[in-house]
Amino acid sequence: MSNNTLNYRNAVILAPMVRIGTLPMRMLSLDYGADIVYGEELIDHKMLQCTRTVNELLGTIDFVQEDGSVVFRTCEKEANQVVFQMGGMGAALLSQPDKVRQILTTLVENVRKPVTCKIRLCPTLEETLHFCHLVESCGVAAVAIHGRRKEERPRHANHNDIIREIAHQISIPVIANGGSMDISSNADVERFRSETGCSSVMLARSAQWNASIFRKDGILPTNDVIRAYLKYAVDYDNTYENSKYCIQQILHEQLQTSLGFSFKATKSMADICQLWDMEGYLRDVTAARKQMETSLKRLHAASEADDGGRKHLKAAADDDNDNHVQMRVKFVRSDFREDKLPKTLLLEWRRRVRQPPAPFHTEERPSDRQFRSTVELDGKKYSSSLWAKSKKYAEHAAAIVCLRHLGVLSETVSSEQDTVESNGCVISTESCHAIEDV
Ligand SMILES: Cc1cc2nc3c(=O)[nH]c(=O)nc-3n(C[C@H](O)[C@H](O)[C@H](O)COP(=O)(O)O)c2cc1C
Repeated sequence: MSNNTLNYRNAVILAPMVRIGTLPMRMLSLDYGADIVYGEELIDHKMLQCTRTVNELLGTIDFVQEDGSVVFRTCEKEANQVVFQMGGMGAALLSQPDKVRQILTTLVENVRKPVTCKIRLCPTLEETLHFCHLVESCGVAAVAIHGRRKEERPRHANHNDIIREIAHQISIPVIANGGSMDISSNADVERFRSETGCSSVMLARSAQWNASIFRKDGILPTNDVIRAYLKYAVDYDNTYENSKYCIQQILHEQLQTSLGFSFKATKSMADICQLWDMEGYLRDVTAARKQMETSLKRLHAASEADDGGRKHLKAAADDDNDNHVQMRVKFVRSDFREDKLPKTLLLEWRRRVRQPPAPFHTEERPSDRQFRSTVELDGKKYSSSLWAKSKKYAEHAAAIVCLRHLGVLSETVSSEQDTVESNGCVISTESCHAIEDV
């Protein structure tokens, strides 16, 4: 299932792969040029045991089991390109067409996102065609075909001719899959596309070994790919075990080299990062995350424990209009670091959620040449009810109101705001001190 904006024609796609298709690999593949990325296959009842959680620290949405393990982690950046795969283990469903019809029809009728289906070949072309017509009749948006039969192994030749015939005969997009053994360059991807007669192709192993296969400008050395992968693994706090597994696949031909042996001996993310000179990056991200965790805890504690205080803030807010949030806030310069001024924090936040800078409007009071600013964000206006001595100070005060409002109300805001908050709340400890009602 995926977002409505997904287009399954003319796409190069990261295939679903257990353990490989976690967030860092998906992000990396998108960076290199993949149009669509599938997550690893997950089983429906496992998802049903999960709680959807906004992870403010990482800027992600997590589906978390009772024991705290994250089953699926996603983020705003991949929202329009990620596909969530629910699996039925192996190719078992190929011989149960009635069940397939039931599952697909139920999904298509009840899910607002387009539903796609990935299959292997049936024993004969006719049976495969029959199956594909059934899938098509259920209203799915596309069918991905791995051109091997159930009993055929990955080293066996892929039946590109059968995929071609099916793509010719059915009208929904057919996504060709199974070509990795012959794919090690962008030209090979194009050849696979033309041999199968499909406008879209899906890559598993060739992307697992080197995700830069998605690059139009040529494949990158594995060490570059590993560094880029590690960056995402650190950014999204991917587990050491999963990161090690993925890097092991990238290294596969180099596992018997001295680098490979050192890699196998690693026991932590820090060990892995050290091998690729990324220990400084890991240290910086960990420190920033700790700082942010403290900030978030303060914000939450302030809003939970001091509910009275919050009421006071709300009352103090001259908020006669739902779309205009006002607080008695004064910008105190000495409370902020030079590189973490309120306007900068707000700008960084907007950047992280891929939104344009929020516009400020400033008025001047002629009687005493004092200033008051309003910042507009997502249809809401934020301003201080106090006048300031300069335009800049007035803008910082408005930015503080905005940050304060979003931060303090983080646990009660709508899901849309949750997403914004989850993706960019970088409020330093300093700014939290300073965001005070005066
Ligand atoms: C490590 C690994 C994990 C896989 N996990 C899944 C999966 O979760 N769901 C699925 O439909 N296929 C899975 N597959 C199969 C691939 O999606 C793909 O159909 C197969 O590898 C053939 O494509 P290729 O030649 O590009 O590798 C997996 C393959 C590999 C190598």
